Amino acid sequence: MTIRWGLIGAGDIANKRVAAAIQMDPNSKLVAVCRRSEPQLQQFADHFAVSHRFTDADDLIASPDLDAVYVATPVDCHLPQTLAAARAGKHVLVEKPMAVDPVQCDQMITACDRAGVYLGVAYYRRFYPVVARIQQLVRSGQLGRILSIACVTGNPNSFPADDWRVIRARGGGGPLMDVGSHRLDLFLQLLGEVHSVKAMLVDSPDYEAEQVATLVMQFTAGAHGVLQSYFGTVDTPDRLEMIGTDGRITVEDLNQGDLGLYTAAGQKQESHPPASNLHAPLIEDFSAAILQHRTPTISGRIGKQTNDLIQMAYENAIS
Ligand SMILES: NC(=O)C1=CN([C@@H]2O[C@H](COP(=O)(O)OP(=O)(O)OC[C@H]3O[C@@H](n4cnc5c(N)ncnc54)[C@H](OP(=O)(O)O)[C@@H]3O)[C@@H](O)[C@H]2O)C=CC1
Ligand SMILES: O=C1CO[C@H](CO)[C@@H](O)[C@@H]1O
Repeated sequence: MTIRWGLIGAGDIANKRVAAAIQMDPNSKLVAVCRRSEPQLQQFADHFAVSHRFTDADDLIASPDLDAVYVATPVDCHLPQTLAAARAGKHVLVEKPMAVDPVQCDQMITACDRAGVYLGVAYYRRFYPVVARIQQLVRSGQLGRILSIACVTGNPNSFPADDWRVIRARGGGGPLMDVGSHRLDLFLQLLGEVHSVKAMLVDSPDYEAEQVATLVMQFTAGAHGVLQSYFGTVDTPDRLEMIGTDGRITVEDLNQGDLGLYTAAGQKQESHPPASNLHAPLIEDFSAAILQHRTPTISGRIGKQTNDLIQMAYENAIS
């Protein structure tokens, strides 16, 4: 059986990776797409040779010949589109961050559970080989007791004030929600639960959301985490550093996968590049999960944990 996908949202990420990732997977077929702008819909559908075209998400969702829906719209659309898809009996894979707040995440999880459909969230970095290698180094004890993890990340764009990414009600926040969420998901994957978090925000002179968010947190297991995320600078670092009592890891660019390992035995450079289409392992896993009747690896419950952490950070933020 092939999983027949409908894609809601045909913007940046759908064009860059999602449509191609669905088309690359032998268990998946992209049969429908939706966006409200008719000319851009036709252009996208022609480019990816998608047969069913919709300008209204409810019409795509009602389509009988779909098994799963990929939600690649602005964050405030994730809740209503997930609820509608669940009601129609379609499995849902939703872009990150899962929703604008944890209450919405709970609504999505409950709706999908009740409808008996799977819910997944696009934290595809969980499939990076370099992340698996870090996890193995942590678990094997080679780094000793983990003391800290740190990430610095950004998006160079200076968004206009009416862009959904910088309107809190639409994006859920600023860079913390947008680029920060990916890295917090990684923190949770690698070091488990966080019990306290403090945040400092730098307000933007141009838009409602913060321009910089700096978080300091403590994991239940004892380590500290530091995340810095921002919008509107000249480059986009994607650096990770982890320090243990017996070793240290540095990944200069997570999307490249080059890892530096520093232990008493000396220094070592390793290369663990990701798939050429970063979304491909995510789609493969979700379609396989449906076919195997198992929960997808990055479930709605996993996706919500990052929203919980971000909510905690925003609630006690100083700016
Ligand atoms: N995983 C990753 O690495 C990345 C994830 N993302 C996430 O993907 C999602 C989309 O981001 P991105 O592609 O950059 O956003 P864009 O703004 O580029 O695209 C959004 C798309 O959604 C469509 N859309 C908006 N509202 C609706 C609606 N009500 N019904 C149907 N379609 C709608 C827009 O088309 P129209 O206006 O014509 O309807 C457009 O095609 C976000 O959650 C974002 O955080 C984004 C980039 C990278
Ligand atoms: O990682 C990412 C790359 O940049 C995009 C635009 O800011 C983000 O949405 C995405 O999460």
